[in-house]
Amino acid sequence: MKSENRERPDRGGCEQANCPEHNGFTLGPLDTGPPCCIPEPLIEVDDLAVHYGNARVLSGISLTINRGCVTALIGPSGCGKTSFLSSLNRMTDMIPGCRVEGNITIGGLDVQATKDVISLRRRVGMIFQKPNPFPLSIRKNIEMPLKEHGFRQRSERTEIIESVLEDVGLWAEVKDRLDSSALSLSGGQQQRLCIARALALRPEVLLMDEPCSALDPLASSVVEELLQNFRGRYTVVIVTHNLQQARRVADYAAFFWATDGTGTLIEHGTGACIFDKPQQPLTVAYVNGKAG
Ligand SMILES: Nc1ncnc2c1ncn2[C@@H]1O[C@H](COP(=O)(O)OP(=O)(O)OP(=O)(O)O)[C@@H](O)[C@H]1O
Repeated sequence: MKSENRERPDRGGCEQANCPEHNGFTLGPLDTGPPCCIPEPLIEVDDLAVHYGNARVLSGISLTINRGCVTALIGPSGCGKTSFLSSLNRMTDMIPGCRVEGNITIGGLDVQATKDVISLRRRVGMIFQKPNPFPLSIRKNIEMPLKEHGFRQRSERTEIIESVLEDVGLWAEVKDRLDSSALSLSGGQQQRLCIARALALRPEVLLMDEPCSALDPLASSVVEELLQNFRGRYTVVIVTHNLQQARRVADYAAFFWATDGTGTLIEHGTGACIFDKPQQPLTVAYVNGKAG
């Protein structure tokens, strides 16, 4: 699969802008090198704008996000990364006064037009900065959404609970205490439980809003490891302020910047291009810690 992928380069910013080193298109985190996911568009964002009341906080965002890859959204505080992320599964609907313009399609589904937001959010799960388990048992944290989504057979639910806890590396740690409160877990374990809860509904896309920022370095590295394992199975869009983390995990990166309160997309491309060979002076300054 690897050499095939190299023949199907992404058409994002960097490749088009003569990044000769990457014309061979090495996908994958910088430090591990090998290609790891198929550059095939899943999410298409066209001319997106987000307003809160009269304030336009994002404008003219057009971006393609590839299936099965990790895309990191980077940029200084307030440039609209979370607003962008939230518009992908219509979490913006829940914010009074928020208005989204432009087009977003996910696997052909018109996100703005769909009336079935519950299915959309099942397909596009979200993980927040602060772990937010329900104040219920570890088991019920996963079982409850399954029941809500019509998984009637207990045996099936039990199987899914075990498999997603395995997927996030929690099974061995919690299998003997599934009926204990989720709040008795450490912060890192709680975050992995939240990821397992999202995975239980078999999403295609995982939106992660600074999922490691409330975790200690060890717990963060466990979540990062999960991201490596998700590659090819889920399409991950992650907001992170940690540029080292973005370098490690990102197949693609998109750099946002706000001018006069309105965020725009300055540049996007493979992680390798954005971090090693950025084309735009602002990106160069930001990734080198000289701006933002
Ligand atoms: N609910 C809201 N109501 C009004 N303004 C908001 C709301 N949420 C965000 N904003 C504003 O929108 C702009 C973009 O915010 P957003 O959280 O999307 O940026 P960000 O890049 O994710 O920031 P950070 O990195 O600090 O989380 C900011 O000016 C912010 O103050």
